[in-house]
Amino acid sequence: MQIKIKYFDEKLTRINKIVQGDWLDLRAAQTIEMKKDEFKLIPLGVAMEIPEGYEAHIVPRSSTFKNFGIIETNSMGVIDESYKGDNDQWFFPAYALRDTVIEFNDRICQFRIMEKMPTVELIEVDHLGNENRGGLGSTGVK
Ligand SMILES: O=c1ccn([C@H]2C[C@H](O)[C@@H](COP(=O)(O)OP(=O)(O)OP(=O)(O)O)O2)c(=O)[nH]1
Repeated sequence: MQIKIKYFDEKLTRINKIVQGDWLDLRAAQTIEMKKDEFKLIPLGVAMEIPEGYEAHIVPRSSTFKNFGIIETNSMGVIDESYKGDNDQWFFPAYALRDTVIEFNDRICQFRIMEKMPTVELIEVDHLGNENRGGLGSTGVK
């Protein structure tokens, strides 16, 4: 499968190591300084044409909080198939839990493509007709 990618900065390191099944790392396309409790959209310096029927999911790298003290405010970014224009640059919405600096080209997150879910029809009913499973934590901890 091929994905068209446009880079917004010629100095940004290209994504070249593609191993089947591995998520692909993305880099900050600007040096970003953040104060504790600040929110910023970090540009990732790329736009892509995701293949038809797919979307992309972005999550932080596991080491991102340890390295930079930031979390992804939407927990997981969803890149819609339609987000494929020349100016549709991907971004990482970041919240800083301490003063921090993310340098240009730092690898801060990773993505993969996923098949879009099928078209669903929601059918309203009064009863689902199934046993209740029990709520949050009802299966205990052991
Ligand atoms: O972490 C993210 C999340 C989204 N996007 C881009 C791709 C996505 O297709 C677009 C819109 O995202 P979403 O639909 O989640 O945002 P919204 O808040 O619902 O806004 P919109 O009105 O644009 O749909 O923004 C990113 O670059 N990074």
